[in-house]
Amino acid sequence: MSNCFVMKCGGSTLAALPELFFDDLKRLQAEGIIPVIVHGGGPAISDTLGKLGIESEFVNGLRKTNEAVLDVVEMVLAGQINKEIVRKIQLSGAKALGLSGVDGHLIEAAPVANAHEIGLVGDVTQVNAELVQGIVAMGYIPVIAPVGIGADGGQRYNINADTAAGAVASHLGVERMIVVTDVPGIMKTVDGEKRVLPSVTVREIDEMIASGEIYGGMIPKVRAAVQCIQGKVREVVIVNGAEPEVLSRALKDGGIGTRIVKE
Ligand SMILES: Nc1ncnc2c1ncn2[C@@H]1O[C@H](COP(=O)(O)OP(=O)(O)O)[C@@H](O)[C@H]1O
Ligand SMILES: CC(=O)N[C@@H](CCC(=O)OP(=O)(O)O)C(=O)O
Repeated sequence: MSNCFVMKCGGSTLAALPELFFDDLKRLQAEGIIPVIVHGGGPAISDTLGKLGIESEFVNGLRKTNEAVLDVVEMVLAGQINKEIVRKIQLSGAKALGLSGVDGHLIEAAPVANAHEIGLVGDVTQVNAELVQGIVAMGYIPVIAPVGIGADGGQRYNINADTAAGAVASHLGVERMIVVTDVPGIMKTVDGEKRVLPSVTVREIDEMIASGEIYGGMIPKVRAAVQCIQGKVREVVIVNGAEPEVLSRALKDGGIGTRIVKE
């Protein structure tokens, strides 16, 4: 899948993505550079859970999930958010096909190690790369909601979208993953001034997590990045979706966002 890259789109940015972002996506597709999109939607899930009076909490950045929470996660991610993204891509003139990890066993998952603590949260065990390749070959941008399914098809799992995107990138063997979020990259305070780091290594990431300079929602992103660059993925770039032509620049010119590289 040398013409593909994986793009993770965070829930914090989805609503704010400008039309220009989708124009950029369409231009890339026209050039034969195809994104495989994995999206989040954490804030929308929390919003709907709140409206329904269902309590939920996060443990180390992962949502504690039972069947009632999972119903809402699947409804919001695979229904509302997935179709919203597909509609926006189609309006820009490009072709998109939305599905969740359940469809065609696209993302198979198993319970996380601390399932006794956080419930029906999954780790990815397998990705149906053939299905993704088929969708791309038909000219569609795959748009994937991170709900996983057990290998026996019986159980659904809630998967953090950064984790799901990293696993999809690894299993597809793409060279790049681009993480689109609401900050211009990984920031660090240098001489009392907050700066975006142009690139970071795995060692620097470990140090920044230990010192608390990387925290909260950035942690699953960098952990997913570190995991997928152990394999075929060459680099992961974290960028702000509100910047103009962010995808083209991240893929072609560089000089934008933070690149996470092997060493
Ligand atoms: N070192 C850092 N540099 C930039 N952002 C950071 C850093 N550490 C933590 N963050 C936080 O991570 C957030 C992005 O994660 P999150 O809100 O989960 O985004 P998304 O919805 O895109 O997954 C930023 O808005 C910021 O608050
Ligand atoms: C297990 C877990 O935490 N799943 C996430 C899935 C959505 C997600 O990751 O969305 P963002 O990318 O917007 O954070 C959740 O329930 O919120």
